Amino acid sequence: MSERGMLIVLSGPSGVGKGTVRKALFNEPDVDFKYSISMTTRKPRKGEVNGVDYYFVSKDQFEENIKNGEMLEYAKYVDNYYGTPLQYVNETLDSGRDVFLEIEVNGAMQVRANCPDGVFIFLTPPDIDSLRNRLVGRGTDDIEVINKRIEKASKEIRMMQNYDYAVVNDKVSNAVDRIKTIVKSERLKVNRVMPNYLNKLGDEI
Ligand SMILES: Nc1ncnc2c1ncn2[C@@H]1O[C@H](COP(=O)(O)OP(=O)(O)OP(=O)(O)O)[C@@H](O)[C@H]1O
Ligand SMILES: Nc1nc2c(ncn2[C@@H]2O[C@H](COP(=O)(O)O)[C@@H](O)[C@H]2O)c(=O)[nH]1
Repeated sequence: MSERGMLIVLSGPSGVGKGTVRKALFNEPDVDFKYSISMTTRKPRKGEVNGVDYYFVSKDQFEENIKNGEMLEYAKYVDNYYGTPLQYVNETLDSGRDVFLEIEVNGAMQVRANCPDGVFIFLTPPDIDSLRNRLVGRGTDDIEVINKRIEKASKEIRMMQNYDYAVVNDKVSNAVDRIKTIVKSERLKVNRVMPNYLNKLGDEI
C-alpha cells in the first residue's frame, strides 16, 4: 500500500495572489501536486471554465451537497458559497498523491480541525495598498465587491496566527520558492517519516 499523500492548504485574502502563485508553483518541473477544484455558487468570470477553475453550481445544488456530507469544508464568502468536494481529496490522498487546496480562511480552519496532518500556509500581501492595487488591477470585480473583499482581508490577515507558515507574496517567484522550501522540510518531519520508516525496517529492529 502506498504512503498517504500530503494535504497542502494555501489561504490568504482575496487578491493576494493565491491563484497566480499556485499556477507558477504547478509549472515548476519538480512539483507534482494535484489541485482540488473547488465548487462555488459564484457566476463564472470571463474566461473561467467549469471543471477547470471551479465547478459552478446553483445554490440548491450546493446546499444538497452539504446536506449529503459531500463537502470537506465550505464557507460563505461575499454572498456566495465556496467549498471543497470531499471525494476527490480523499481518493487522491489515498492513492499517495499530494493534494493542494486554495481556499479562504474559514474553510481552511474546518480542514485543520479534520485533517491535522495538513500543511497550512498563509499567503500575505507586502501591505494593504498592494492588495487593493492587485484587486483593482485584476479588473474582475466592481468597486463595491472590491471594498467588501478588502474589508474581509483585515480580519483574515489576523487569522494568520492559526497557520503553520506565513509566506509574503512580494514577488511571485519568491513566494513559489518559499512554498517549495516549506513542503520539502515538511516531508522530513519525524511524524511523517517515522511510521513508514519503521514499517520498512520491519523485523530488523
Ligand atoms: N507578487 C505579485 N506582484 C504583483 N501582482 C501580483 C502578484 N501576485 C499576484 N499578482 C496579481 O494580483 C492579482 C490577483 O491575483 P490572484 O487572482 O492570483 O489572487 P487570488 O488570491 O487568487 O484572488 P482570489 O482569492 O480572489 O481568487 C492578479 O492580477 C495577479 O496578476
Ligand atoms: N472555503 C473555501 N474558499 C474557497 C474555495 N475556493 C475558493 N475559495 C476562496 O473564495 C474567495 C473568493 O474567490 P473568488 O474566485 O471569487 O475570487 C477566495 O479567497 C478563494 O480562495 C473553497 O473551496 N473553499
